[in-house]
Amino acid sequence: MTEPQDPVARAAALLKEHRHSIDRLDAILVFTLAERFKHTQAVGLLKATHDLPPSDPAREEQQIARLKDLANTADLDPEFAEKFLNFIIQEVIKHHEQHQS
Ligand SMILES: C=C(O[C@@H]1C=C(C(=O)O)C=C[C@H]1O)C(=O)O
Repeated sequence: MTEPQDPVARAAALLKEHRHSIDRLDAILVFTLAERFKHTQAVGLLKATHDLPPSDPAREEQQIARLKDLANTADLDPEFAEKFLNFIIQEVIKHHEQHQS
């Protein structure tokens, strides 16, 4: 396929390609999160039926350290990675509290 020569058309084509990739990656994020929540829901049930607390701060600390390490390797802002994981974990803990009530 021939590349458009006009800079405006070229920019439009590049924008379209990037947005296509972004849409695919967003879909991966949604499916990945849904899969993660399936496992955390199962953990929530286990905790509720075995009298275990909804949150596990020691485990969270390990996960945050691991994720920040991975973020550095992946050239992603580690502070953002930490905030993002904390946001998800808070939602999981809410679910676990609901299992217990
Ligand atoms: C899923 C768990 O429950 C909570 C949620 C976590 C998570 O979403 O990764 C981690 C620790 C817990 O505070 C767990 O204990 O493994």
